Amino acid sequence: MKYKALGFTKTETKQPDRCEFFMLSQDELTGLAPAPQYPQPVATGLTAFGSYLAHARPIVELICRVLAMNLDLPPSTFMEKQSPTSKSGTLIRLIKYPASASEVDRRTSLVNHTDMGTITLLAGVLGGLQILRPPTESGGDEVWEHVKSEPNCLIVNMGDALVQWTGGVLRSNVHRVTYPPGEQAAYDRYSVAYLIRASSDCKMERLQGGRIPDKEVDGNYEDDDILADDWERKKNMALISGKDCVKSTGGNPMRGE
Ligand SMILES: O=C(O)CCC(=O)C(=O)O
Ligand SMILES: [Fe+2]
Repeated sequence: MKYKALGFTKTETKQPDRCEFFMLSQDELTGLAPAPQYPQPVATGLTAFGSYLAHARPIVELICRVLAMNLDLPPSTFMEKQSPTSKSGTLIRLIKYPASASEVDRRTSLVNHTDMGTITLLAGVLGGLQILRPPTESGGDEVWEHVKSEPNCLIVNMGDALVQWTGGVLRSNVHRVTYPPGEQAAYDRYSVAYLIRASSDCKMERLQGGRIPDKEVDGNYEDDDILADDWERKKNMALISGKDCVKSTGGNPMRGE
């Protein structure tokens, strides 16, 4: 388990972020890794997190099966790469964004990023999450657009691992969190993000078959020889060092399109 204090990372204006979070490792929650000493608020909710995982996994599985089937791949293709019984960096992030009561607090709370893993499930009540719409084909600008929370609904993000495995057919969208719109800005914002990562020893090589474009055709062999753990480390380092800037990747045509 890890904790990120308020203001530890920077936003696009180099100001401190406006969120704090606990990161609960799935491996630690399920016993694949030794359980840490949880702080009291987390310790008292441990059974709820077990139950959350039990409810969330079938949702992730359904999404992954549908994605694979639409790519003419065996339905279990993505699930085999992120089995909950193998070690991974999968985590539940419990996030608190303080209320944006004053004008100076009305700014980015969590900097723009793409999620690194496969699928993310987001649960929350207040607004503030925004996605960056890609430029239109006619040359229109990129625009930040609010994503509205709906009762009984989760928000689903696709992450960079799905882009990598599908040779850029699936897309990981750039998103950020800003202050909630209207009167909601006066309230603390809480969200729960379930960030699924590939199994640590899973190959990040592009898949073959189905509607996945052939590597030989586009000549892109990037990261073919890397395992998930090292791939995530490499991406993190590139971001921290400023070598890589956040961009939405994917959205390429499927094979035969
Ligand atoms: O709090 C949210 O709505 C988004 C959180 C998020 O993007 C993340 O944890 O990666
Ligand atoms: Fe995210």
